[in-house]
Amino acid sequence: MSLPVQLRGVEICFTRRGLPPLLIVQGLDLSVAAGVLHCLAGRSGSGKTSVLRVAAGQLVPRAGTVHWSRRSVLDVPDRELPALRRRSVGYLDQGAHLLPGLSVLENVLVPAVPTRQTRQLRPRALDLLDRLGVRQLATRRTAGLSGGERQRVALARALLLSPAAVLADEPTASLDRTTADGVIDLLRATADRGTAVLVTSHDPGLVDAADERTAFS
Ligand SMILES: Nc1ncnc2c1ncn2[C@@H]1O[C@H](COP(=O)(O)OP(=O)(O)OP(=O)(O)O)[C@@H](O)[C@H]1O
Repeated sequence: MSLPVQLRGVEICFTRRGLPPLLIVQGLDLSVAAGVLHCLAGRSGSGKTSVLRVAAGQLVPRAGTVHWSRRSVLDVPDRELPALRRRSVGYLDQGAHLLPGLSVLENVLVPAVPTRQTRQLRPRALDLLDRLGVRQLATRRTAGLSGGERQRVALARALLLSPAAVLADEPTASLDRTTADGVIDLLRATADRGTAVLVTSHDPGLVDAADERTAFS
């Protein structure tokens, strides 16, 4: 079985000045196979985002291992990590950060810049924007976009290169029910085509659509 994301024995602990260390998870094993939509659920502050950041190679755990397919992420030299990340995982963070000087379409195409594939991937970028209901914003600058629009543009960017795994932090958080259901359909279809999809969510619609769930308390 292909395992695009695999965490073993992960421990996350934040040290805080003047306060005791904050232990978030200990001994966490989590695997997301190709073709599976897996949801991290649980109350606010329980550690879902922190686990997703570890899975995305954004946060180094205090203990444990993280693999993308067979590569041990924590052993990859810093200079190789951006290219490996680009190929292996598409990541949507909670802030849905976009580059302010670029249009919506240019933002979606950013992951294609290092390999000079922007022209080739333009139709896919437009198709993703279309499927997420924001195709009409393609030429707009990102400054005036709503939170929900930014989130969908950032999701299109995460999906652009068809990575083996897509990791998305609360991908339906700022959306009305109908728009959220469109995002869930796209994530479901992405998993059904063989991608490993790992999301955090409080949204019952997304929790229900998942094949597997890990609950945090
Ligand atoms: N860099 C950090 N330094 C210190 N504490 C942190 C850091 N990042 C997160 N925390 C704390 O760790 C705990 C878990 O945070 P996390 O964002 O992972 O939770 P969550 O389940 O995703 O919450 P939410 O559903 O509200 O997004 C919280 O108490 C948070 O304040």
